[in-house]
Amino acid sequence: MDKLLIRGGKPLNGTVTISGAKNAALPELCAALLTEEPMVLDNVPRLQDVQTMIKLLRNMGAGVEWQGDSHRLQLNAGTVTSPEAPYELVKTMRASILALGPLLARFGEATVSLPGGCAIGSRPVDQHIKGLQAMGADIRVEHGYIIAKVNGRPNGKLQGARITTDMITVTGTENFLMAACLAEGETVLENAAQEPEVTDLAELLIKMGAKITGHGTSRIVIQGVERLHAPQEAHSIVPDRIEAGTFLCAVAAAGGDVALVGSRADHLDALIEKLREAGASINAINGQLRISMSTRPLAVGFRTSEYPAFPTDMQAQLMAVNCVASGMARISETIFENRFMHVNELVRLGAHIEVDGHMAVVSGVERLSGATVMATDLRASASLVIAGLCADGETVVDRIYHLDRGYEQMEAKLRGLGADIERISA
Ligand SMILES: CC(=O)N[C@H]1[C@@H](OP(=O)(O)OP(=O)(O)OC[C@H]2O[C@@H](n3ccc(=O)[nH]c3=O)[C@H](O)[C@@H]2O)O[C@H](CO)[C@@H](O)[C@@H]1O
Ligand SMILES: C=C(OP(=O)(O)O)C(=O)O
Repeated sequence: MDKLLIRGGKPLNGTVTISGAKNAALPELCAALLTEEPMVLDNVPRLQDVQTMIKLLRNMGAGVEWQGDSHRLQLNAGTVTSPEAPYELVKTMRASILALGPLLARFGEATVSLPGGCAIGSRPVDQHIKGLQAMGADIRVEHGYIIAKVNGRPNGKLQGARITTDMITVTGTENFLMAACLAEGETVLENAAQEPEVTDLAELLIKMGAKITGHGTSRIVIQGVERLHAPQEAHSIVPDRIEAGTFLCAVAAAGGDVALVGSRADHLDALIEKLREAGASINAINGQLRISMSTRPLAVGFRTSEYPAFPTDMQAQLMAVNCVASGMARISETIFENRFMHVNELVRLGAHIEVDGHMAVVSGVERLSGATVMATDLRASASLVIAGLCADGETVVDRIYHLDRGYEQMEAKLRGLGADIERISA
């Protein structure tokens, strides 16, 4: 298992290029299942979850090829023969549930393994199942698999429905959006997720001939069409706001002056406001986001919630900033019930944090001290890297396969900014 070795204490300076968003790439690869025509996605991040999704699509019979070393991916789902997602391929990646909606819509049937449990919470998929049932699918869960079929409907087509989920669900909204494009009649999604990745997916689907309005709001309306086609030009995946946010937090904690190329400031409002409160100077000019931090950060409390509020996927990283801040911060996690797994590891680096249920209280210290720590999930790993960048001495972050799941070349990008960080391959 690979590890990262970080010698902390160096500020970050220079320019870093932000990759395409993992959480947009994953549904958009699945959207290719909705058409028989070959299509191209651009700005696809080369990270582990994307490779897993490619394996899954190939296992169904789809053709998926990178164009050389670029970030362009050619997809051809015209050759799909088996609408199935087996456990061996989905166990490391919850987003495999995103194959369910498009497979059902195009083939009238799908067998998708229940995604594996995850460190950050139990993460049930009951809402996905309930919504697709409302669209006319017969669904049973047997031997760990979701077995879905459209019975007794003309041409095996789903039917439009009005779906109001119990809570806002990002991948749930994406599954319904993709399924509804090829359903008969109108689907209305109430309580829909408004995350930029959902909007980007909707924009891709519209380029493929889908009739969608209201994306980016809590009410999305989809008129089903007979078939979808490839977009006329390659669709470029929206920049990863969570990767950008992770670099912003790294600079806020370690100090320095960094320009982020290819990031979208308008997708980061909640985080930028918090980092300004913490003392960072942040400006957006000509598609670049520039952060400069010359003092110790001030502690900033926050509460995670659905977009446009503060993202749960940035909670661990801003907690790491608070670990070295002056003052005390209260952090409330409202999306996942077990997303403080990084706390014990940050404490091993000398942080002062107390957890009570979904609330963590961080009392900042002047300096963290390097140690060996273990990554427990994707964003927890990122928070440990940030902490390591501003800790005294050497920090070793073990089990970074979690980090590789969702970040493209993180250590190389940080090294380019002057960090002393290297990968130790097992
Ligand atoms: C691939 C992807 O895009 N992942 C993101 C997506 O995950 P994901 O789409 O899995 O997260 P959801 O938005 O669905 O989860 C929100 C909450 O609803 C609950 N829930 C969800 C569905 C369901 O059927 N039943 C249920 O109880 C979840 O357990 C959680 O407590 O949104 C999360 C919340 O912004 C992010 O942290 C993830 O990075
Ligand atoms: C939790 C995350 O991803 P996933 O939903 O793929 O587990 C994340 O990106 O932080």
